Amino acid sequence: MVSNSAVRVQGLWKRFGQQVAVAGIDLELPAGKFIGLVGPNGAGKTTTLSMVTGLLRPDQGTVEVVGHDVWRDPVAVKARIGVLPEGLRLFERLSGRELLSYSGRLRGLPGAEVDRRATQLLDVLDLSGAQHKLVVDYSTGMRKKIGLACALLHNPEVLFLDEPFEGVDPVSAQTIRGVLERYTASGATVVFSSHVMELVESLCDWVAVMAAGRIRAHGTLAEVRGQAPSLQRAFLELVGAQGREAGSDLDWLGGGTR
Ligand SMILES: Nc1ncnc2c1ncn2[C@@H]1O[C@H](COP(=O)(O)OP(=O)(O)OP(=O)(O)O)[C@@H](O)[C@H]1O
Repeated sequence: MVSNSAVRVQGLWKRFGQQVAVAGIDLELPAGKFIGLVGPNGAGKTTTLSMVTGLLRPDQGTVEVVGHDVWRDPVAVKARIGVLPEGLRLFERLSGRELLSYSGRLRGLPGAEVDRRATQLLDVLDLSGAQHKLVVDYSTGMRKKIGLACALLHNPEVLFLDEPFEGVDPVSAQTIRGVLERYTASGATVVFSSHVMELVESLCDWVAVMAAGRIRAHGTLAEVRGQAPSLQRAFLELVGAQGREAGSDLDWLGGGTR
């Protein structure tokens, strides 16, 4: 179904004024894997995912997704990917089912097939009871799930998810996780960004660590973890945060004068 690399990034740069968000990264993400892009706040994860999915034009560099150049061949790429972006914007005055129907028709799927897939996705994601409710009335977790359903509806080869578990309760997280595991078991690729190391460690077979706009490490989970007892410890060492005593300068906090 896919070539050996799901994503190939070369010399990718993005600056916002003086701020360098992505500083010339090269990265090859293997196909058929559950891939975690991890990094501290402001590392450049969202900027990278936005450039990889054709939402933000790079200053420099190239991106190929399943063998197609994102900026020279955007239609081919967009047909093959699903995206759950950060700060997901949805059509608030549509119901969940209407949103799925709209997404499916926009993708060129026949109406009956859209209905069939939408019914199954709503059921698996535990949204059947809320399918006729307007999206504006959905909770944070429900919004993530309907966004995920829209991103999956056309059965993409690669799925990009920016912080898919943020604001999601453990039950919904387990549901999302089950859907994603089933999806990757079929040979598809998931690329998702997160700060939650335990989650990445338990879900991903491949990890890229970003800090200050650069890739600090990438490879299988075992390769990135190295000799460290956990991914969390390896991550703290890679981003240079280990040994810093949190709050040691806040001598007024919790004591002294109020
Ligand atoms: N539109 C923008 N205008 C100006 N600066 C931006 C813009 N988008 C991102 N940045 C800056 O680029 C850097 C990388 O931001 P980015 O959102 O990609 O990081 P991130 O790793 O996704 O962070 P977080 O985990 O906090 O979401 C940050 O310093 C951020 O302030």
